[in-house]
Amino acid sequence: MKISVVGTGYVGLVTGVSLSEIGHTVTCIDIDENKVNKMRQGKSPIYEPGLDEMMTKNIESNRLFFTTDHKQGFEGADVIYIAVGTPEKEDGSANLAFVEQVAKDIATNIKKDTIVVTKSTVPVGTNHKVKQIIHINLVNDVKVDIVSNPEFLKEGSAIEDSFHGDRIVVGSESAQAADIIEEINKPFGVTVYKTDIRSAEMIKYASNAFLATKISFINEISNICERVDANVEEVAEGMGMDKRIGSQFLKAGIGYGGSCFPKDTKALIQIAGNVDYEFELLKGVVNVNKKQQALLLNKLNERLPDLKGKRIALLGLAFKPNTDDMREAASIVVTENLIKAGAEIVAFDPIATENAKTLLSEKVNYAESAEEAIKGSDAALILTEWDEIKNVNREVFDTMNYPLVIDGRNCFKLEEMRERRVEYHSVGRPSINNDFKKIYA
Ligand SMILES: NC(=O)c1ccc[n+]([C@@H]2O[C@H](COP(=O)([O-])OP(=O)(O)OC[C@H]3O[C@@H](n4cnc5c(N)ncnc54)[C@H](O)[C@@H]3O)[C@@H](O)[C@H]2O)c1
Ligand SMILES: O=c1ccn([C@@H]2O[C@H](COP(=O)(O)OP(=O)(O)O[C@H]3O[C@H](CO)[C@@H](O)[C@H](O)[C@H]3O)[C@@H](O)[C@H]2O)c(=O)[nH]1
Repeated sequence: MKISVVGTGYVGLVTGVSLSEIGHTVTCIDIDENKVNKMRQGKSPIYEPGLDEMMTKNIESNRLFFTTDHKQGFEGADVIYIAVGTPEKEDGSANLAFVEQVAKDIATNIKKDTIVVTKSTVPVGTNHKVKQIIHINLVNDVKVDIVSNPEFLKEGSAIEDSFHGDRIVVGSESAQAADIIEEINKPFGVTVYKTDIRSAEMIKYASNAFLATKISFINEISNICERVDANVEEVAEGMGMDKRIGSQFLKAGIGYGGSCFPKDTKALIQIAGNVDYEFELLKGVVNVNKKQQALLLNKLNERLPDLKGKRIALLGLAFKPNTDDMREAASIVVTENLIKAGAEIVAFDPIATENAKTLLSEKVNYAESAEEAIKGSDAALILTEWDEIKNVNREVFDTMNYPLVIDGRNCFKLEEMRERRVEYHSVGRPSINNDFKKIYA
């Protein structure tokens, strides 16, 4: 099949590269010239394990092309995937301007019957709007079928998820178009679930909202665990053994971030609000997450009420490990507050530093390693569970000005930290080395 993919972000590029890997001829289109130039040279503009290698291989096999020109990119395409961003607007609803622009570009450029597939996460009813926009602006006499095909990949394991996902959702009014999309995806060997367009659109939001709910739920449980001296990790493990609950997405921490959960939960609240339905549960999930992001700051504040001139090591800046994505990362809120309180920040992230520099205050200093950031600090805050942070040389805690470690991702075993000369606070687990705390006070 000849396929075009519009938008080469985390979703578009991974989709394009994966479809070329299973034998399709794919042209990826992006309006960002810098990105396109990079990709033509086989360099991915985003960090995603395994992506560069797969990209280079398929460029060399003449199955993968990049362009900034929509007309050229749509030439001869049987199927066009829309994978542009749908960021949050000020009121929490999804901004559909990029999707609508692509719909217009499709209408004015296609010269043959085409299936238009929406991969972007879009509110219920958007695919019908896309269909309308295309029909109003269509220049040539061609047939266009619309398919909703939401994406479920996770950043940091996007390639793995594309080839081993749990399901591929295909929503369409045309059984023939749905069959073609199923056929295109067959080599992935992933179960295809066919439904109507509106249900497909809703499956995406409902899935993200449910996962976000699991996270806020375990975070609330973790807050109670701290107050009753229970250990949230053992609680989550015991809960997860019940197959009806499942063990995934029960990791307590400093809340969810990233480009999807924060915006998609708010968008679903808006989608419900538009039909006069108050999604109370999801509003609670969002509020709990906001509170949870302040957890580290509260714990730090309890121990060091005056942060003026204090050197704080920030370990991990990306919203999760194995990505360079900083969108809605807890590090943004934490940094702003620390700077406001007069602290001196030395941050470390193995991959996201370049992106962080464009987002965080100029006052933030960056270290080349976790050890370098920790050395000489008055406290270390762990925000992302990168391997480089989990495997930090433990001896470095001895070089801190005061060995206060506040771990927002439960990176270290309590037994191990009990043996160290360190005051250690984590999430939903008992704090340790309080004797040491007395000595310092
Ligand atoms: N990031 C994820 O993990 C993920 C996973 C599942 C679904 N989604 C959804 O997929 C969509 C894309 O997300 P993303 O994170 O890949 O976005 P992104 O912001 O990383 O990338 C979007 C890309 O689209 C390009 N673009 C914008 N307008 C264009 C146009 N008219 N023509 C060509 N290119 C254009 C931008 O330059 C950018 O490179 C969103 O709706 C998101 O909610 C994201
Ligand atoms: O048990 C957990 C699991 C995750 N998180 C946090 O939740 C956020 C999101 O993590 P994750 O879901 O792994 O990453 P995303 O790349 O944002 O992927 C989510 O959002 C995508 C965009 O819609 C969907 O496609 C994916 O299915 C969905 O998992 C991160 O801040 C994690 O630290 C937790 O705090 N505890």
